[in-house]
Amino acid sequence: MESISMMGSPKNRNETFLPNGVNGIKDASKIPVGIIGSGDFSKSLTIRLIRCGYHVVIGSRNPKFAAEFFPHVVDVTHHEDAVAKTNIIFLAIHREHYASLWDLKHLLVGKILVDVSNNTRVDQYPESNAEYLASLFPDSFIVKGFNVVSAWALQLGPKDASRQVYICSNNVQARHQVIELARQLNFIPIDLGALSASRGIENLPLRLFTLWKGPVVLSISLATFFFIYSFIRDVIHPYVRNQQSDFYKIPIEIVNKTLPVVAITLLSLVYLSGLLAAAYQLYYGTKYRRFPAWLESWLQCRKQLGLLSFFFATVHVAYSLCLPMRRSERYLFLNMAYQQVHANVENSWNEEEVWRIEMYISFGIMSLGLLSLLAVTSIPSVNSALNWREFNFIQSTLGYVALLISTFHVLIYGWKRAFEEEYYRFYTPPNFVLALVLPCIVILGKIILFLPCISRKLRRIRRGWEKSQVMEETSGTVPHVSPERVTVM
Ligand SMILES: NC(=O)C1=CN([C@@H]2O[C@H](COP(=O)(O)OP(=O)(O)OC[C@H]3O[C@@H](n4cnc5c(N)ncnc54)[C@H](OP(=O)(O)O)[C@@H]3O)[C@@H](O)[C@H]2O)C=CC1
Ligand SMILES: [Cu+2]
Repeated sequence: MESISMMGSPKNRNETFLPNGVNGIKDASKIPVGIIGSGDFSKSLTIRLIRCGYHVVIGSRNPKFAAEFFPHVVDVTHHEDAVAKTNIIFLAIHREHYASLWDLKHLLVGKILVDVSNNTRVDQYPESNAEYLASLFPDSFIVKGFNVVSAWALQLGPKDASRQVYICSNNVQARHQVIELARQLNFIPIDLGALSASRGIENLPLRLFTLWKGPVVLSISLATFFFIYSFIRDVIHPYVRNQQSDFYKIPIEIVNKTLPVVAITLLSLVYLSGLLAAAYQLYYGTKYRRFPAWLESWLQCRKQLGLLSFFFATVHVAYSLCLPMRRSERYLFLNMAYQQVHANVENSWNEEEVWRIEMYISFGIMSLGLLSLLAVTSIPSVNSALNWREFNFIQSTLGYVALLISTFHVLIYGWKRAFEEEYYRFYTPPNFVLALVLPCIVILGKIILFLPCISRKLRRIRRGWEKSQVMEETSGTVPHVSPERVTVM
């Protein structure tokens, strides 16, 4: 067979795959690694392998042409030659082309074939690509892995790119060899056991913000609803009633009325799920009973809800800070000053109003400060530096304090307007009430959980003291973690 750049055959071929050994790869420099295919993934993997001291043998349909794209130290050769020279072989080709390797079947006996392929849709085929490969080559050791890293990430190097790779295989030794190889390439291998896990591994890269979808859709729906509501109330209503044109309010005022309501509603929802979980445990007297699916998914996306709430609160603060910069504000201010002069009023100081706004701003800043703290501690590197009690204190206790302060912020702002201005009386409910009622329900719920008799019972349940009695009642149910142990934000 023709070979463009020969590195020579491995001297110790048996060192590469030791079917009876469990020690894995000891000396990378002695091991040639094969790659079938010369596309993007193959090129990037080759660079990573060379950097880590491996010999790489590329198997291509057209080695002469492919050799141009690889460093000269790489052995670019025909499929048969590459397979003969190596014992660990990455298949960097698409699933549709696996069958084209059928003629190499006899050469692949006893070799490790690493399936790195991905699909374009979740559960695209009845069986996973790795299982399909195993059915084609039953005498080879099929290992699934490396599909979650992109060619781009492979080239970037371990510092800049994501490092986890999921690996599974029915053959324990083959799996351990590939796990060791992944480690040598500076990845963090995660052993997922048998090849049946490959379907899940193949679906992983196709996930698109799974945990974010619900919270994002909810935020957009809430924002749309409150925006339309505020638009009708503050722009359309005055226009219809008094022919007053307030359309200038749309870009800033109306948006800025929508943002805080969404922020506080989302923050309330973060804690409402925990309260419902506690109520569920109290009702059934156990933590060893699965939550209903909707509650489980709600608990899982608390972090996303919290971060979205933080986002809306931050944008609300930026908008609020910019309110005095507007031209409209300047004209309104001048008009007011003129009217005051006209009415011969020397001092318009209103002590009550001054206090109201000072408190309103102060509560707003404090709640943003606390929300920032919650957001920062939800970053994995910060979060892992805290022990469970510290994390719980920040996410739960300080989180409730943030909710309480934000509620005061809304209350101080909205109360006066809601009951003083004439048309507010008729149109107040949705946004003011929702921004207030939901947080109040959550805070009240937390206070109820603090009542000695209830908190004692909940503590007993969560420590599993009521386990034996409950296990009898709920035989067959799966133990479940306490909702307090799920990240809050
Ligand atoms: N690109 C990426 O970021 C990632 C890719 N993957 C997976 O890696 C695999 C390769 O992807 P990628 O490198 O992007 O794909 P490319 O299309 O860039 O390369 C595929 C290679 O397959 C070979 N090939 C093409 N047609 C046939 C055929 N009919 N028979 C045999 N071999 C053929 C070719 O090599 P030659 O001409 O030398 O024979 C070609 O270079 C895929 O399964 C993909 O899902 C996984 C994770 C990330
Ligand atoms: Cu505000």
